[in-house]
Amino acid sequence: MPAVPAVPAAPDKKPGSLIERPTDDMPAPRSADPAGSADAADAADSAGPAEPAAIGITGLTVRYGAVTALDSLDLHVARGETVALLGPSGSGKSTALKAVAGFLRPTAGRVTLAGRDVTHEPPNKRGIGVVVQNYALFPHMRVADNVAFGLRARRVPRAEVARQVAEALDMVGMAAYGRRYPRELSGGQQQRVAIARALAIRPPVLLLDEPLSALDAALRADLLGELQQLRADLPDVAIMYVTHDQTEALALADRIAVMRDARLVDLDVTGRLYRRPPSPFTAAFLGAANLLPARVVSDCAADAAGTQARVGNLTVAVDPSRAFRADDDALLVARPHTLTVAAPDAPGVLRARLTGTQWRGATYRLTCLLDDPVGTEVRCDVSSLDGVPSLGAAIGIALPDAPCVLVPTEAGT
Ligand SMILES: Nc1ncnc2c1ncn2[C@@H]1O[C@H](COP(=O)(O)OP(=O)(O)OP(=O)(O)O)[C@@H](O)[C@H]1O
Repeated sequence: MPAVPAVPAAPDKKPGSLIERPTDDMPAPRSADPAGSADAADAADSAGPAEPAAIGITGLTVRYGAVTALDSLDLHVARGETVALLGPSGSGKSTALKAVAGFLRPTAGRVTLAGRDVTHEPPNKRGIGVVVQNYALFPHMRVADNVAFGLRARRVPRAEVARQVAEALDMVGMAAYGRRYPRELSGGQQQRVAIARALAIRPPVLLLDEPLSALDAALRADLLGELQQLRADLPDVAIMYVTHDQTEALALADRIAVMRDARLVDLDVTGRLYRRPPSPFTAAFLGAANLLPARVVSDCAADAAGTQARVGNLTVAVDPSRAFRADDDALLVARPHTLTVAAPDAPGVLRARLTGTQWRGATYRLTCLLDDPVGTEVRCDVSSLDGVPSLGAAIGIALPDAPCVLVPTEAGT
């Protein structure tokens, strides 16, 4: 049985625009480049006094008996901003999205949309567009009727419905498919229709829950590109995008909220979170970084230049993500593609032993064990096997020129 799509109340429409603006008092913060600036983060962190957040989540908690599915989530999404909720299975991402959509009632906390408290409103009063992973189209309705569903429910005049349906289908490249039934479409096409249906009601807020996960890899990549285009076409829409796939989060999100065990663990602008992860969990989850055991040489402040740590057989310059004391245990964040291979006796390299190689097409993944007391595993991606010794042989691993980020150990977070 397909889920019932969100049917909006009748908000003020802005003629000629696909999207309603909650308020025009202040331009929405939006970074042109998610990989980019801290400025965007600072702008996005506060929606500003003149404009309440498009999505406001405060202390949101959802419990099922003894299971806490979501624990005190605080998150604000500005108009025009995309925030990805990223985390492993069971971390509470979908629960957060369902609570914002109104599909479940939180145990505690508040949800506001453009400042309006909707915590106790049913889904069809919230005016939100929702897309879930398995399309959830009505099988007995043609594509155009599926897309028109929310508009008809809000009694939009017939001619206007036709125009808005055509516009929404056009946005997702499905203008020619209005008379088909969902069963006559591929999975990717069905998901495009589901997106058109969510957009047809011109929502100021769009919630996407793993919208690409039911598609095969090639289609996923295509549709990801189309979502990026759609994002650009909808500059005023606030988007919450639930995914466990870091590629989607990196490609689409202005900011990423990393979830773990029902809690928000880290939240920052996409580029900064990737480059300077504050915790070992985020470093490993976002970019599959190696976490090399390190010991801080002397007291240092966060970001302090000149900080050093001992790693394996080396003492290296590091970029501390927070203040550390001398002799603190910490972890050095080293992404596999930033490491290079050298002779084991070359100066300034980590000594290790090669234990595996795996051809991945564009790169080879080398697995090595560091010459340290615990034999830490290090993954290293190289473009060729030139200079790589045979399995079991000693190998040198060179760190990147720029200091690697130093994060606390799990125990220290
Ligand atoms: N109806 C329910 N009854 C009991 N527990 C639930 C219910 N729905 C979710 N949970 C539990 O709440 C936790 C969070 O679930 P949620 O679906 O939000 O995770 P998720 O991060 O979206 O995972 P996935 O990526 O697998 O969808 C999980 O431990 C899950 O088992």
